[in-house]
Amino acid sequence: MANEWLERWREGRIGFHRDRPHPMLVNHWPALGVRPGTKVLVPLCGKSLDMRWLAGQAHPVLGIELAPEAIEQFMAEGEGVTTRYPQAGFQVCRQGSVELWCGDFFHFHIEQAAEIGAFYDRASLIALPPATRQRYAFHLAQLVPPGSRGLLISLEREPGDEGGPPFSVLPDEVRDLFTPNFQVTLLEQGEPEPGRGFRESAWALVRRGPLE
Ligand SMILES: C[S@@+](CC[C@H](N)C(=O)[O-])C[C@H]1O[C@@H](n2cnc3c(N)ncnc32)[C@H](O)[C@@H]1O
Repeated sequence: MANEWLERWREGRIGFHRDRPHPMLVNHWPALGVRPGTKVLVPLCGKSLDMRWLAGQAHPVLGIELAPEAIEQFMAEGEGVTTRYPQAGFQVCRQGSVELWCGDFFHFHIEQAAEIGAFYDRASLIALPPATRQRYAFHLAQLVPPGSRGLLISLEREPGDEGGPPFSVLPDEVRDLFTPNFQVTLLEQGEPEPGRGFRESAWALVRRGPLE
C-alpha cells in the first residue's frame, strides 16, 4: 500500500487534494472549542491546505506523510523559510508553524507527540484498507491525551461500490472503530459529490480518559 501512495505522488495522481480549505473544517472546527495555541496532529496529511487554515487559527500543526513529494510541494507552494532536520527516524520540514514529518504514521510514537492536544483527519482513515483502520484508530488514541478534540471527515461510496482508496467507511464502522477510546458525534452528512458518488461526513471525536 505504501508503494502505491508513493507512486501516486510521483505520477501526480492526487485527485484527493483540494485547492482550498475543506468547508467541513471551516464550518465545524470553531465549535469544537480547541484553544488557540493547541498543537494539531494531522495524520496522513498529503499537502493539504487545511493545515495552513489551521495554522491561520493560531494552531501549530504537525503533519505526518509518507511521500516526500507531498511535503516538498507543500513547502514550495507556501511562503517563508523552510528548515529541515532529522528527528526520531523522520525527516522533518518546518515552515512557519507547520512541521511535516516524512515517514510512516505507524512509526510515529508517543514520545514525539508530547505537545499534541488536538487532531484532524480528512481522507486519512478512508485512505487505509479495512484491516489497517482498527490499527489507525488505536494508534491515534495512543498519541493524543485524554480530553483532546478532533475532527474526522470520512467518506462513503455509493452502496455496492467496494472500490478504493478512497475506501467507503460507513457510519457504523466509524462508531465501532473510535467508540472504545473516544466520544463520537456525527456533525454532518454531506450530499453525494456530483459525478463521483462520494459522500463525506464530519465527526467530532473527544479522547476519553481512562475512567470514562
Ligand atoms: C487520500 S490522501 C489524503 C491526504 C490529505 N489528508 C488530504 O486531505 O489531502 C492520503 C495520504 O496519506 C498518505 N499515507 C498513506 N499511508 C500513510 C502512512 N502509513 N503514513 C503516512 N502517510 C501515509 C498518502 O501518501 C496520501 O498522501
